[in-house]
Amino acid sequence: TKLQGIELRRITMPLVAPFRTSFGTQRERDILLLRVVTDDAEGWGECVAMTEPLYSAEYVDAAADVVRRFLLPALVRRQESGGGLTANAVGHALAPVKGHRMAKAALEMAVLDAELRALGRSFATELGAVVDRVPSGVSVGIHDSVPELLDAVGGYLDEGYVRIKLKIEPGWDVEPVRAVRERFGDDVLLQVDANTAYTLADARHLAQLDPFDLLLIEQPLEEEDVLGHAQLARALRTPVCLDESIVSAQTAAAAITLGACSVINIKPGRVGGYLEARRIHDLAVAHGVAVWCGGMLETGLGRAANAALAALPGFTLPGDVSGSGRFYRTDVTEPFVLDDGHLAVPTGPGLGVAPLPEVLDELTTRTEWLPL
Ligand SMILES: CSCC[C@@H](NC(=O)CCC(=O)O)C(=O)O
Ligand SMILES: [Mg+2]
Repeated sequence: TKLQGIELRRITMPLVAPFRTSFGTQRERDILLLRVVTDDAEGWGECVAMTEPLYSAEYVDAAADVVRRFLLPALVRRQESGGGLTANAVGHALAPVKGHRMAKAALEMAVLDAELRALGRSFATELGAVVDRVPSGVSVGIHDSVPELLDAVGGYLDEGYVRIKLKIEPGWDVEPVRAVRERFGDDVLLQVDANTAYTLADARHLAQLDPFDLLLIEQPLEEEDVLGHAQLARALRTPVCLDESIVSAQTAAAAITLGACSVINIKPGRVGGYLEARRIHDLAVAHGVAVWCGGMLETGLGRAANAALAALPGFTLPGDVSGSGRFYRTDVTEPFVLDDGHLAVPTGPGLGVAPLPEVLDELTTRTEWLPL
């Protein structure tokens, strides 16, 4: 299919409540959306990069810049050399550009959406979904006090979330976990996410989490410390899960081989797209490593694609694929709503969802049309 042009659209979405992690507190999301227009259809991509480079090196202004100055010209060159622009081709065309995986993922997602809409095929079918609904876990931020945390957790359990993930950091880890176990019991599926806040020197401290039967501890050490995670994994009973460290199938293979993780949080934006995400899924399944779908506070666009990915057979742990209402009062698409602790996997062509025009226009802070 021939690409006619791409719209870069920035939207600002207020969060229903501040979301605090070990690297900061978010009160709103400044999101870059890409709308790809081809001869046959249009497709939407969502870039998960945040305003500041605090989760990883990417940030939304840089993503918009790299799309404009490097990724789009690469697609133009590919198109002019006669290469058809399928989503599979996008990854190859963009490979010479180093890094910027979240920007690349958004572009591939938009091309894939357009391609699949033209084919009348859903993301779920394309990726290999085996179920039509996926269990919803929820990520709970750091709170000012344990009582406030317990209220939040109680509310999410009442809503039907099947798994609780607590953000932790030094000074907010063992006590909140103990309090949740004491209040809600041992049967609640419970895990923690440190977002790289600890060092290997904290190993003995983190071993204090072992008695609480956590599903996993997510990314305790810094992104590049794969060997440190392997050493830490030998010191803990709680399974180590990696998030920030896993940026590709190649790094996933290395982390698994080195024993740095026994579970992987797959985020399509972090790894460069849904096709690479599926490669990591396939690799993990081959090694007997469980995977689950992580979240980056996506709108209903990214949420739709994540639900499709989470429906693949290796996604055996509940993901951070929450309802739209976990973060947003008004989603840019029809809201995703929990039904008995699960989200329905969209079945329509492509993403199966699209922005609601009036909502999109209300949330838009900037729009820019780049012709090819
Ligand atoms: C602002 S925190 C974004 C990254 C974080 N994501 C979540 O905690 C889940 C957020 C969501 O449900 O979208 C993670 O490290 O896993
Ligand atoms: Mg994480």
